[in-house]
Amino acid sequence: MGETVSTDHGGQPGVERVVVLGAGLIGTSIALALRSHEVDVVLSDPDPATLRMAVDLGAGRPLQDGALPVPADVAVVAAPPGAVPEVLRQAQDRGLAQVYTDAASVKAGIVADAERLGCDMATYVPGHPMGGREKNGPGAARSDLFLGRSWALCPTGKADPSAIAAVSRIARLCGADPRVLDASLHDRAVALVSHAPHMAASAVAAQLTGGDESALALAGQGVRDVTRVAGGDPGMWTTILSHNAAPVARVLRAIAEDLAVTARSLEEAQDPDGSLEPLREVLERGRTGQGHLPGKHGAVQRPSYAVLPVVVSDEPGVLGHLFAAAGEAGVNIEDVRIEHTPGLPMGTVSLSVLPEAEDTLVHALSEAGWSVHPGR
Ligand SMILES: NC(=O)c1ccc[n+]([C@@H]2O[C@H](COP(=O)([O-])OP(=O)(O)OC[C@H]3O[C@@H](n4cnc5c(N)ncnc54)[C@H](O)[C@@H]3O)[C@@H](O)[C@H]2O)c1
Ligand SMILES: O=C(O)C(=O)C[C@]1(C(=O)O)C=C[C@@H](O)C=C1
Repeated sequence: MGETVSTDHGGQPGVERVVVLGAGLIGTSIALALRSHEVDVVLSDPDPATLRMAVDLGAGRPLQDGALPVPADVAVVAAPPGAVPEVLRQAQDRGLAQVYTDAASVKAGIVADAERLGCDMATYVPGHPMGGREKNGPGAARSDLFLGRSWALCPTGKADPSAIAAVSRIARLCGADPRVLDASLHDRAVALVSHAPHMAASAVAAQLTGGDESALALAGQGVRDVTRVAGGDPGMWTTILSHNAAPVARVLRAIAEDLAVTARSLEEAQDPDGSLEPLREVLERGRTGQGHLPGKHGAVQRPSYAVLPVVVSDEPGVLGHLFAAAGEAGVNIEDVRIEHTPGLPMGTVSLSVLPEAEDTLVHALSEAGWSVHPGR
């Protein structure tokens, strides 16, 4: 193994060709990030329309006849968690790569299944990039999805060190920080920081189905922040949560207990011996816990864009005109967010641009009569 992994400048394991099996959100995002470093990426997906879109996005070239004349440096299995062990086994049988990894959100069960299926654990380094979105498919992919994020690696004791080095290199090329930890430890950690929070967000969002139009019209950014991830695919998340059942259930029980204490505190607040202290204690602990999250103090290295809010009327074609005006000013829109409060004829389009382009855009849009609000 040691001799078969090529090296790049500085003795780092080189990664020149990568196969990505599963060209959805994560597979295509990894592929786009690798393409931006000139890595030759070969893609496959059982869904031809998905594969075509990923190829059209520039994420790589399609795998022909399920085989490569020369094994790639690394194969990344970016399929749904339940499919990973079987896809890995087939890829190893076909000799697609020298080293294999996956991106599944759960690890211990997948590692056990891979061992049971007789996968070669020396060349397999289970992985989990801690970046994602609440959308699926290649259309939602972004090359910067993993910038500044952790990327968990959970090799078994049988993994070859050069395989771990090659998969770490993939994580770094995607702008992430590889962290090696045991699969069970990983699953307990993500139960706390990803899986239980996802379920809690879904439970909050589920309450919104009972909200009438006048209540929903008042929705601001708070509820959107708290529920964003609830937009994820229920099928995928059922698989993820069921593969990490006991650790997630433990965290959810603790959250439920805090919520029950809070509700009781509110219900009994008017009683002579009632107290808001239990509620306050949860709020205090919540604020402390939120402050414990890393990245808050500038550790994340995403490019910082200037965000320019533009108030627009809610009518057909308005976005096209706005983008055309930015284009005429020679300004590239890096990202865009649209806030539209139901029932109101106006909305806010927040244009993200490179900081050095902000003044040009403000000037051009103001001159053209757009309602621009820099610094808001
Ligand atoms: N969505 C996230 O935020 C996120 C973040 C990190 C990791 N992950 C993990 O990444 C993996 C992919 O998730 P996604 O969000 O990209 O989902 P997705 O639905 O966007 O993509 C999954 C792709 O896998 C393909 N696929 C299905 N069966 C396959 C098979 N047998 N072989 C090859 N491809 C197959 C599907 O056609 C689809 O294109 C999952 O294991 C998930 O747990 C997801
Ligand atoms: O940011 C999001 O939308 C995500 O859901 C990303 C997120 C997370 O919980 O952080 C979700 C699941 C993945 O397995 C990894 C990352």
